[in-house]
Amino acid sequence: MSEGKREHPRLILHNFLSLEECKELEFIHKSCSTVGYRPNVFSTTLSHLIATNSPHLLIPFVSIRERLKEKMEETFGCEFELFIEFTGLISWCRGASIGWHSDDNRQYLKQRDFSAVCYLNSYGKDFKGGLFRFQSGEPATISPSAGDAIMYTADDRNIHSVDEVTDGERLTLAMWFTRDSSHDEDSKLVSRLSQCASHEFPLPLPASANMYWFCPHQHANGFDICVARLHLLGFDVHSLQDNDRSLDSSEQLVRPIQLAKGGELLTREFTNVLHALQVVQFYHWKASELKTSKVEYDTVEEVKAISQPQVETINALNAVFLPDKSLVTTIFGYSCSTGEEKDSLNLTDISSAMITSWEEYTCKLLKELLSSLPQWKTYQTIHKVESG
Ligand SMILES: O=C(O)CCC(=O)C(=O)O
Ligand SMILES: [Fe+2]
Repeated sequence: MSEGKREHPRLILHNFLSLEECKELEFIHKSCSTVGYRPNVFSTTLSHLIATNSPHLLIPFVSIRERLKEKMEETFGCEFELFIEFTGLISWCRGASIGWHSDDNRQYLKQRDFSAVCYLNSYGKDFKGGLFRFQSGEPATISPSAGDAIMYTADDRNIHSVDEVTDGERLTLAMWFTRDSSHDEDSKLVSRLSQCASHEFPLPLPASANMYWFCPHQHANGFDICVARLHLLGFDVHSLQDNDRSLDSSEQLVRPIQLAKGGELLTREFTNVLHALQVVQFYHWKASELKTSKVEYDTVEEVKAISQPQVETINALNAVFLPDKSLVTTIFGYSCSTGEEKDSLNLTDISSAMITSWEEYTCKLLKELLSSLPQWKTYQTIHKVESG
């Protein structure tokens, strides 16, 4: 290593992830995230995916984690020494930032030896602000670009910051690595998976409502991030329990719901809001592919005009879960693309063919999870298991 590299051990990798990998992780984050640990930050951890009955969504992380760990060990000369301490998808929305710090700067973070951040979307194209800066050494500034990754030591040789995001949603995969086996994330995840992974089709199960409730500092109104993400793609939620007055409004989202858009209602019922969100985000991810493959839609039975009482139910739900729609656009929206996203998906597209495609994707991941789990248990690590 040259003198400069020894003082500030770090590595920048361009196109470490493929754009398809970035899109898949974005789909997972936009369907599963919760409010995060800092203002205007949202996160999806692997243990949260397990806890909300979506353990199959760990599969897209497996080879990425493995590649990052190998690259980290090779770069910093610590082959076979590292354990992954934490893996999470983090999004930084308008107003989010972090000042100068090293990643091991708290007593409870001392086990962290190395950090990796993979950028899943791009500065300028998807968000503004959010540049990453190292306090000293080269490169000094990193402009996030989808697929790029940075690796650095978690100590004070790599003090860094993130500029405030001023528009859009900046998305990353953040990972920390440790030499201390007692902080190994894999063994904890494997033991949770052993308790919960089943052969049943995994329908998402929402966590407690407060984990989805975003309330900006000093702001009276907040919103539910699942309803908000549906709203950003132009969908409203219709509850099927509006006659049951005994229900607390927060319970409406964990029971069957329908989706509405532009004066029409999809008759299909989703088990809960997370189920609807996962299907809609899947479609958003796959929209171009599915449209070009010209699936024949059987929409006659599936979409009906909205009735007045249904409009009232939708408005009542919005009053509780999205009292300030402009706040949603402020936090999650990107002014350079406003409107486009909303118009890109039709209600009729969320039809049988599309839902079948989401179910096939889910089943494929579940199958891979179930066939990998015995080996994961044996070795207490999450790694790629060749099938067949
Ligand atoms: O997102 C980034 O670029 C870095 C985030 C960071 O510094 C942190 O979470 O500690
Ligand atoms: Fe950091």
